[in-house]
Amino acid sequence: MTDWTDPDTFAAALDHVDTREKGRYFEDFAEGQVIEHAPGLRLTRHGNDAWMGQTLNHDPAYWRSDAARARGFDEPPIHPDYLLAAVMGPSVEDLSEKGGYFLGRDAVRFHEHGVAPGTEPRVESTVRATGESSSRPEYGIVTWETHGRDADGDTLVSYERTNMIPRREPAATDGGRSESSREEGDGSRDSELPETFVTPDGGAFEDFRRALDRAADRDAAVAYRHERGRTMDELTVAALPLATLNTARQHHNGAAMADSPSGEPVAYGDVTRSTALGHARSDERTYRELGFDDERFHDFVTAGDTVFGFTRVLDADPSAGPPRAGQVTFEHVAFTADERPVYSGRRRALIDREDADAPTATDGSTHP
Ligand SMILES: CC(C)(COP(=O)(O)OP(=O)(O)OC[C@H]1O[C@@H](n2cnc3c(N)ncnc32)[C@H](O)[C@@H]1OP(=O)(O)O)[C@@H](O)C(=O)NCCC(=O)NCCSC(=O)C[C@H](O)C(=O)O
Repeated sequence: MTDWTDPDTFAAALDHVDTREKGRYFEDFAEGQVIEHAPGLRLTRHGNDAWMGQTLNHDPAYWRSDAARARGFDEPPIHPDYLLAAVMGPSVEDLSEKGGYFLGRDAVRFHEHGVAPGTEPRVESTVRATGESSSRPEYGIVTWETHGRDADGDTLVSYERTNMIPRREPAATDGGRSESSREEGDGSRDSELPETFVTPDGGAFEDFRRALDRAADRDAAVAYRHERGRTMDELTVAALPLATLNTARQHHNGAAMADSPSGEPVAYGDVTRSTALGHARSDERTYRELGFDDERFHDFVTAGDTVFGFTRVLDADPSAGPPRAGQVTFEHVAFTADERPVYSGRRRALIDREDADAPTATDGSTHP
């Protein structure tokens, strides 16, 4: 009788059998195609707190009732970064599990500002664009528009995401940047930078407005780095994406990644991003997140890399927002200890004014 677990016999069996594949190749996507993803997560406080804790988004409004009420919420809601990751996670099996990097995201919009624990989002994506990659023939580039909706069908969050996706032919590899492109640079690192860098005195709306005023009409920018760093570990690389049902092999399958340019699992883009945003938010008085545009993932992050945050303040609009807050537009960059930018994105957020200290839900906010 055949002993199937004899190592030689088993190796021969592996050579001969088909693999029950997961995920889709580039050729499987067509513009306009609508994909309803399998029911995803129930948003829980536990999942929310784990994501927030590990990414240093230590904002008590999302876990303490007194802090939540002071921010105009009835109860601590789900944090926007966790909501976004929990909506993207269930889409991965259908869209990007095959591998290929998460290149960027645009038009991230939070349609609800107080999403309650217990919400069970339904996630649907529409293929918006498919294209060849001229530099990497083994991949195509696909853009999807994704909506996470509540039980009434109301959109909680929506965005457009772009990934490199392996083509069925030639055989897929993981992609990755060439060594030569990593080493580029002519030594004139600061030639195009402004002469002066202004740092806000604090984290209130007026601090950002005054800093922009100080930088106006001269060769200056409001730009600064945040001190905190977070070294990526098993928990952030594999556990957080898996906890949002993100099945992308890049984050947890060391055997598949051994053959890739990184040679090992890479951090999920949303963990890297959320970590840098956590650093930035610790230096501001965030009231509400409104949206993100032009998000790009420039290079991969692996376990042992430390993620830092850098912020540029682009605009501070006192007229957009409720009486207690003004709208600030930031550009955030996540970077590693060896000063590699790994993420960048433009963010609009409502930032509390200096006197917004004891607000209630009836503060006149148009942003619930
Ligand atoms: C992916 C990279 C290795 C590619 O680097 P490089 O070879 O230097 O090329 P480019 O960065 O110029 O981009 C290649 C082509 O892709 C197009 N592109 C790039 N960004 C976008 C975008 N936002 N929208 C549309 N098209 C885009 C370029 O124009 C190029 O096109 P072409 O010239 O025709 O070939 C490198 O970028 C890299 O390492 N990035 C980091 C990726 C990463 O680490 N992402 C996060 C981790 S993976 C992840 O989170 C997966 C996630 O779970 C999921 O499931 O999605």
